[in-house]
Amino acid sequence: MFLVVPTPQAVADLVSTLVYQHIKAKPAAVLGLATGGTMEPIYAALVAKLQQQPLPLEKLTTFNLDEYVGLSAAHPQSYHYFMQQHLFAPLGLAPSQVHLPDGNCRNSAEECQAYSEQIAAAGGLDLQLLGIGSNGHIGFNEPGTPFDCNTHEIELTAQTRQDNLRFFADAAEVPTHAITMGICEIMAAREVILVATGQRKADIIAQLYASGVDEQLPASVLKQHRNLKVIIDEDAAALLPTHLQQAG
Ligand SMILES: O=P(O)(O)OC[C@H]1O[C@](O)(CO)[C@@H](O)[C@@H]1O
Repeated sequence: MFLVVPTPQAVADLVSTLVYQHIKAKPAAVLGLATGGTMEPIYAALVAKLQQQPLPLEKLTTFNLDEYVGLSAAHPQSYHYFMQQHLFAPLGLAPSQVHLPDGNCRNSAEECQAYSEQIAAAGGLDLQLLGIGSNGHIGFNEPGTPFDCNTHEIELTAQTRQDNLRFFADAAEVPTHAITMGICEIMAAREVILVATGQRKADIIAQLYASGVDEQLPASVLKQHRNLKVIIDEDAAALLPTHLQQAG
């Protein structure tokens, strides 16, 4: 389950190759996408590959995991903005192909329901990319989130707001809530790749390795997934049992 490679760049090369091959094999794939610092080199590598060896992308559909409540798509820290900047614009994906929850919606319950229905109408997710929060969240499913939920609004933990403070000018600007795909939709993906890089993730990766399936560690639910890869660099692997710490 744990695949250790030497550096964040090696993670980016491997994960982008897997995504590239997936699109090549299935041009009408439905991709579940993540944001966050971990994904930036992965998207850069994927864009570079697709520029060197183009594939038809017109039939591709994407659904992102989450969006902050209260940020418009034009806000530089919104996940809409992140995706546009790092992937959608460089690949020339049309707005009709890409989906993120609307963090600025008037009625969050209706937005969540509609997002779930859109994922279902697309036939579910073929491949879901995931990062992991330092508290074990996937998407924004924070510790304690029931495993049996679809897209929903959630209050962010103090830990997550602290972790993401680095992207905002000050603490007051960090949103308190987000809309996130639920664990059910993530687990229904036909393939899942969870990625972690850097020392900052070593502790949660060690906890994930040792943990049983536990709602207090949301990523642990993935241990029940039939097609999961956890791809990490040596820094993120540093607190795993010694025989797993180095790239194979
Ligand atoms: O890659 P980062 O910035 O460490 O973030 C970890 C995870 O937490 C989030 O910020 C919240 O979903 C994700 O975007 C990311 O997968």
